[in-house]
Amino acid sequence: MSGPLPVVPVSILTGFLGAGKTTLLNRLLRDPDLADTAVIINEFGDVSIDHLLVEASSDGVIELSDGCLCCTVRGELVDTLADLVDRMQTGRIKPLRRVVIETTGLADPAPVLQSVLGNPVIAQNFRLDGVVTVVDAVNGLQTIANHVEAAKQVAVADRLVISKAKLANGEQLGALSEQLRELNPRAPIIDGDTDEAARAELFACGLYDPSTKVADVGRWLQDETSAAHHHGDDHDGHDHRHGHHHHHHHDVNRHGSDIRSFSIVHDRPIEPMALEMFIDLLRSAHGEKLLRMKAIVSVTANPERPLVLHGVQSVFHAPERLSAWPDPADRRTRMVLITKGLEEDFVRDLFDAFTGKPAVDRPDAQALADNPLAIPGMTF
Ligand SMILES: Nc1nc2c(ncn2[C@@H]2O[C@H](COP(=O)(O)OP(=O)(O)OP(=O)(O)O)[C@@H](O)[C@H]2O)c(=O)[nH]1
Repeated sequence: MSGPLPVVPVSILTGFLGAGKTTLLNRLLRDPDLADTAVIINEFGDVSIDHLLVEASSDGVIELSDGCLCCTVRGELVDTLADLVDRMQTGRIKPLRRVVIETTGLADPAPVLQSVLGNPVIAQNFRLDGVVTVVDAVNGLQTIANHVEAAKQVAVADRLVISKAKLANGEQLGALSEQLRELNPRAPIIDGDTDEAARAELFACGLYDPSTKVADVGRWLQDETSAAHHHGDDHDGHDHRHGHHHHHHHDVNRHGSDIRSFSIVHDRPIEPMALEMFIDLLRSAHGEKLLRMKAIVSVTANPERPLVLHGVQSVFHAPERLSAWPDPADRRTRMVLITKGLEEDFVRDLFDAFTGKPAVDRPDAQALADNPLAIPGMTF
């Protein structure tokens, strides 16, 4: 009997129909660092051909039958992942170093992310490592304007890869980059023709790596910090507002969406109960509007060891406690939220209400301590 299997990172590769996902994947799979990667490809339509196009070894490719990954074959995705665990446990396949799920171009990525994060058995064996979204340089702008799924795919990405850049002119590329920045101020934008887009590191964008923990958090915090630099702090000594939503105001209809990306920064450690209440309310009442949330949180119970929270809509990964702060000089709580139809000010006021900023309707400490709504598994 061997011990428990290592937790396998899962990458989501998404992008609209024909954006160039399979092409990118084929290049990536030539990197020896992506050996022992299982690729799960879902199909839309009766005839499955994508698995023929992916040049991985045939037993590494798991193809879902027809239907959209995010709806009709959602159960099947979970089954497929469970089957991989079974095959690893029984030694029928080598331990996997990574799983890549290529979604159908029409998929709303949030339910796909949910099925990885939200299933307790799956969450024991896999961790979401990040979302890579491919955007077509020529059609991308139009696609984002016309299809909300495409806008969401961009908004939740950890890395954005622009494909077919050689087919586009400078003006098209400039307009597309601007649009991508509006929807997602943080994710690095990578030219798909460069080596950077063809190496395994493209996928390594996770919130944390259970073995090293600190390093990966440092990476996404760095993304966050660089985005925040463009925006003013309010220097009130407690919170710093790095709102990005003003970007959306000048031409909301251009992408026809109300997707917001913003961050909350807080200087003092937070009471665990207050944090729990905040997250609980946000996810239970507004879960479907919360496309994604990542947070590193200083809690009063043990401020030396921050918590990492990671959520997609109403589903939150079990909180992870890091062994130390990625940057000991900066121990502020930082939350990055991507919302659709949920205003930054609303979320911020809610956060303030639970973290002790003076407000008329703030719940008192006793009410927080007697929280009848405590979520199983969400204790900090
Ligand atoms: N010139 C050029 N063509 C590309 C590039 N990336 C993809 N293509 C072409 O675009 C078409 C679609 O590419 P795929 O990789 O199949 O796109 P996909 O996103 O997997 O498509 P679906 O699975 O149908 O959603 C193919 O004809 C590719 O050869 C690129 O960077 N440059």
